Amino acid sequence: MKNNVVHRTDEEQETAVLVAVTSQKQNAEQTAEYLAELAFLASTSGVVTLHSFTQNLAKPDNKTYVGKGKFEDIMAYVIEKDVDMLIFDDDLSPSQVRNIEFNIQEYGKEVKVLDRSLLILNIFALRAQTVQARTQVELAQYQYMLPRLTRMWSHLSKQRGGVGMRGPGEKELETDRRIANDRIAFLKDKLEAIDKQSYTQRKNRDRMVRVSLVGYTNVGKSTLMQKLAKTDVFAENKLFATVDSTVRKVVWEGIPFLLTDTVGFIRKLPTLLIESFKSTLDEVREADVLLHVVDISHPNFEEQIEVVQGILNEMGVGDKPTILVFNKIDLFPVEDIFFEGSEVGIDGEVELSKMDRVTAFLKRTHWQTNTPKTVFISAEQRSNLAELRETIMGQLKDKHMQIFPNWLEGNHLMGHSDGYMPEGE
Ligand SMILES: Nc1nc2c(ncn2[C@@H]2O[C@H](COP(=O)(O)OP(=O)(O)OP(=O)(O)O)[C@@H](O)[C@H]2O)c(=O)[nH]1
Ligand SMILES: [Mg+2]
Repeated sequence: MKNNVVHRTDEEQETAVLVAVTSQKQNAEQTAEYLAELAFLASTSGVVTLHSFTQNLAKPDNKTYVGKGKFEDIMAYVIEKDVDMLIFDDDLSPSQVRNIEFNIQEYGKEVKVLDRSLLILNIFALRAQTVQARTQVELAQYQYMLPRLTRMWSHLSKQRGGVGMRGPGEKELETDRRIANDRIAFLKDKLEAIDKQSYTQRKNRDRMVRVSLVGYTNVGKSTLMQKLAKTDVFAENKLFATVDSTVRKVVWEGIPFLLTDTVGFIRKLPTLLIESFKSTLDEVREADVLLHVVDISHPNFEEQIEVVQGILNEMGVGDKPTILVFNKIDLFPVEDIFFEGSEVGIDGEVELSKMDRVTAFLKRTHWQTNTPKTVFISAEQRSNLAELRETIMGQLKDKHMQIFPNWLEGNHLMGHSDGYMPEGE
């Protein structure tokens, strides 16, 4: 179902300029990569990126993120092209937002100021389908907004009557803060009630092995879920296609298990979002096995693995049994492959398929490890899914035996005394 995607004509589409800083912590190459991701985030929320500006600084400026001269260049462009918003690649502090907005006012043009977190929050708000996800996003939005209201309030109270300043007065802002705080309290209560309900639901489900798909956004988790569980799950080439988690019961070789698709992770994921999505992420926390899906065609996939591993560690699940699933091998550049051995079969005729060659190559690289177990697949082309399935089965059987120690005996009665199970579903 793609009905939650906003389609607009070019004329109606909002436009943006992106701003990033190359610093001691972030080299030019990284900045370029982050900007590409930021532009992808912008387009996911229906915004067209016209240009990006970067500045080399020891670290982002405390007051205005970039220096004065750079800011003037940016604004000259914004005025010329009638740009709707500035999107900053790093999170802006409340005072940076305030200073930047104050500077913009001198140009007499309405320009929205966003940072990476706010953009991600907007996308989540657009995508959230269930009451739980919507509540979680709204809570994160209010929590993001609150300190900005507070600082702005203290700033405005000093600045009142200043030229061109048209903000709410002291009273109104106090009221706003009170409303925001009330709403936060209400949303927290609501989430707690939903949590209780879903906890009970989870407890009432049959005790089954739980397998959870995790990974960076857009790596192909939902696509793989579709192929493994033969279900229709919303997948598309946009960031955060999945915000709610989806659970499906799958039965393989007589073993039932629950397969969960989850929200994708991203670098600089707002902590507020991780916190408010705690209960969605409980699916991951309660999983017996994780399938960590990686997009091997992405230029930065190794960094993405680290980002995901970092978030999993933060969640306290970094040491769960994990299968590393390298996806999209169909996009792996075959011309880069030095192919040892024969491409020709014993009969001198059969050529190995492109996918077999890529797989053979990848299995000789350092990415091939046994702990965690590694599989190279293409979910879309269904390549090596049998091998993945076998690897998952290995873990499944172990876990299933822990839950149902008499399982093999039961099987024995059914005539499979050696624990061997016939192929097929
Ligand atoms: N070429 C290629 N594309 C793939 C493969 N698997 C998935 N894709 C594409 O990658 C894009 C993202 O796939 P999704 O399944 O939505 O990815 P996801 O990890 O669920 O993404 P989020 O829910 O946004 O975190 C889609 O355009 C898929 O068609 C693959 O094996 N090969
Ligand atoms: Mg998805």
